[in-house]
Amino acid sequence: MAVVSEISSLLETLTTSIDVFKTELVKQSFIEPSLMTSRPHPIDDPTYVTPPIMYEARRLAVSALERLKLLLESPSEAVASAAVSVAEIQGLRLVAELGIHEVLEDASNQEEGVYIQVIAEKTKTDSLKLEGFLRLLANAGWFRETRPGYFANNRRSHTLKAGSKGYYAAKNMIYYQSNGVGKLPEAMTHPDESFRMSRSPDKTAWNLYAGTDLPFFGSNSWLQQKPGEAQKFGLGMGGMGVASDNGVAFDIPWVDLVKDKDAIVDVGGGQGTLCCALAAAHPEIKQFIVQDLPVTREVAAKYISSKGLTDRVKFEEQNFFEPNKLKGKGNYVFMLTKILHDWSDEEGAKILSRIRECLEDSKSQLLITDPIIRPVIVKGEGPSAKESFAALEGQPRYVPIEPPPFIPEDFGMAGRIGNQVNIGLIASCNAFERTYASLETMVRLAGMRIKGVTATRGYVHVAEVEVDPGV
Ligand SMILES: C[S@@+](CC[C@H](N)C(=O)[O-])C[C@H]1O[C@@H](n2cnc3c(N)ncnc32)[C@H](O)[C@@H]1O
Repeated sequence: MAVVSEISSLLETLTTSIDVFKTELVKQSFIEPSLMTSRPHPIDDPTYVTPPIMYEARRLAVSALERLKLLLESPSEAVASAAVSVAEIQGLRLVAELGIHEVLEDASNQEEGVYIQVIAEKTKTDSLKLEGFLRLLANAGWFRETRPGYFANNRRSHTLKAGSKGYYAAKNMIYYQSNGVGKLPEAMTHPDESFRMSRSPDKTAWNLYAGTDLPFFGSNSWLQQKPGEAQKFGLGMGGMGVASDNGVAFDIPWVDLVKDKDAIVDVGGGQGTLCCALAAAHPEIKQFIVQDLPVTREVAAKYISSKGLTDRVKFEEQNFFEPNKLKGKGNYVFMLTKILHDWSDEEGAKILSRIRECLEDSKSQLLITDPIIRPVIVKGEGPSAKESFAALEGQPRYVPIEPPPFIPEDFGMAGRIGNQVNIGLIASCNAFERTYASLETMVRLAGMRIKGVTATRGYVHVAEVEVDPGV
């Protein structure tokens, strides 16, 4: 058998996908993106919806690039860089907190940027320390250094615009993720075996970090008890929607789904980011209900009103372990988005059972939105990128392609966010993202079954779950 060069195969995948990507740019009359300017590119606008074939071309190109990087870089340099990579993550949180994006937007010449002394004065920080962070972040692609000591915005830094989803992901989610995950090695090697092996939500890395016996989530939890934390976490969670809301909004046939329903109900919907994204994407859908704990009401009301959607998106207090207020009161599309992954199979089944009660004897439906974790298997065979893109031509709906040779089953970055969130879940609540098999186990416990799973142009899947008549 002929020996296949991994580098050549990946390079072919890369050039094929870049060609498709560039063709799509031309079709949509966009110029090529550039790393040499402070101007945002239209495809980076959060409201821009990437056409299915272009999304897939980008996903594949990035995956091929990552694999090529792994083949080419020195493993020794990689481990040294990984050992100190926390600096980039904390740097992102810092620049979001300091509002560096806004300082750079105020530059008289945005292409030139702002001198570090001026940035430091405006943000009341030490200029040498801040310069260290901005230079590191410029090196990692988050800003540009246009001449020594001058920093300017670029494509990535625009995602940190104050008040945007990306801003809250960087500012708030990094706080929870890094503090919890930072304690995970200690929790997983804890001298007390009953703590080390515990799957209980009150014996977690977060409990070690926060010095609390309360679980992170729930109606009597650290988030609920500590003033301001539920709001801060809600904004951070909403922020993570930057990498999933568009896919959920445009890859599910919402308008068809609501035809014979009274509303879309987002159970545990937090501040209402997803409902607002759906409302903006589908003006013909008139009624959305965000259900969550009372402490979330204020932040949800503020967010919904900031989007001008108070007439269509309502907040309703609902503990999802208790009978649902909407039971027997109509037909709904219920959603559980990034909820079940916070809970064990047994607790998850209790949440599902409450919605099952609403599904029985009605036209209501239930959609579960979470990443579905896949193994990171890489095979040396598979359809070529060319064959896969040819099959996608003219396809209006998003259908993920099969991985070409040497591309991991989960396509690297797209699968990585789910795996990263998984570690955050282990740290904060001893819970896990699910595989298809473990999702099925929990759903069965609730007397339900998976009807189908839709992949989206984002890091989550949407599974429709129905009452199992055989149970
Ligand atoms: C991981 S967040 C997900 C929020 C939102 N669905 C999203 O995708 O951004 C979990 C949500 O569950 C809510 N929650 C936790 N326990 C709850 C309970 N017992 N009843 C209702 N909501 C609850 C929290 O307030 C929080 O908004």
